[in-house]
Amino acid sequence: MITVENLTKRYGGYTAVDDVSFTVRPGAVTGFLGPNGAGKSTCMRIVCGLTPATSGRATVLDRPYAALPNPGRHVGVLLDASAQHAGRTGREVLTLGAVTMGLARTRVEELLDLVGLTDAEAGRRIGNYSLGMRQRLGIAHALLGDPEVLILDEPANGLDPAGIRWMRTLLRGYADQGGTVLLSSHLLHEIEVVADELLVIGRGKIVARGPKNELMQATGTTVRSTDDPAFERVLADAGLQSVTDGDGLRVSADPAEIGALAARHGVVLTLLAPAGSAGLEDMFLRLTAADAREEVPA
Ligand SMILES: Nc1ncnc2c1ncn2[C@@H]1O[C@H](COP(=O)(O)OP(=O)(O)OP(=O)(O)O)[C@@H](O)[C@H]1O
Repeated sequence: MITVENLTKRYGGYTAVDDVSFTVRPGAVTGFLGPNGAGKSTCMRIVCGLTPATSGRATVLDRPYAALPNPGRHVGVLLDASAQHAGRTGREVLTLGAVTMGLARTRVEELLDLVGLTDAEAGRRIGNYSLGMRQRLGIAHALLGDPEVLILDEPANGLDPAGIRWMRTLLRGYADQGGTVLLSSHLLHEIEVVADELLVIGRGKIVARGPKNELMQATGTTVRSTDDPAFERVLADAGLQSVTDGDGLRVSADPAEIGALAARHGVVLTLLAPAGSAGLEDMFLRLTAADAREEVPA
């Protein structure tokens, strides 16, 4: 469990994190989403005791991170895959971690195997690693002490599609066994497949949170008919707002209500489905628009 209470971080006159509170529960993957500069890394750094908060409190397993005995045995952290010493080999980094945490050295080979770093790669200096290899090494380092909690900042950065799928499977298995996962990304698609819970941050404030399925249901329905302009009028007469998107009309009502309306008016529907991902993406872009670098069309 991770608990954040009224966390604020100011850099001079700039408020990077603004009175943020949330909990991250065990047995689930919590996706921490927000555009560039929204405050995700700052929150995670505060949780891990690397950046002092201006005010508020963060605990992991009911204690401030710094108060955890042998923290690597409880919390696996990957904040910046490139932060490792470039002159060390991957195997050296993991061995150092294992020794510091009091683990058997065999754990190093287990983890190299788990993250798919070959013997030759493990013996190469990190300065010569690709970003994807650094992420794999970072994930291995986070998992080394068999922790109950994982805090991963943009771990999918630099991973190829097979690597991203591998990581999702790994996190799913970890959470299903009772682990707590806080996983950040600025890309909804990267997170929505694996996350059970979503936490959306914009301009340092939490702008949406909740179980992914509930948030998805709340984003409406996509519908297509043999005559969309006519059906749009039917919807408007029923007081339902609709917007045109690439797949048809997006309507803020559930599929059963829209289907019944179409049946009453003899409209032939060719598509009737929860807006799902597209709706969630719209919501994400809308809620964080003030923080985004690009303008979001209304
Ligand atoms: N040490 C610092 N000094 C001054 N400003 C900082 C510092 N660290 C972060 N910031 C600012 O705080 C804001 C939040 O940054 P943060 O790195 O937490 O965002 P993020 O959501 O992780 O973004 P990204 O997706 O780009 O990694 C940004 O405007 C950033 O410039």
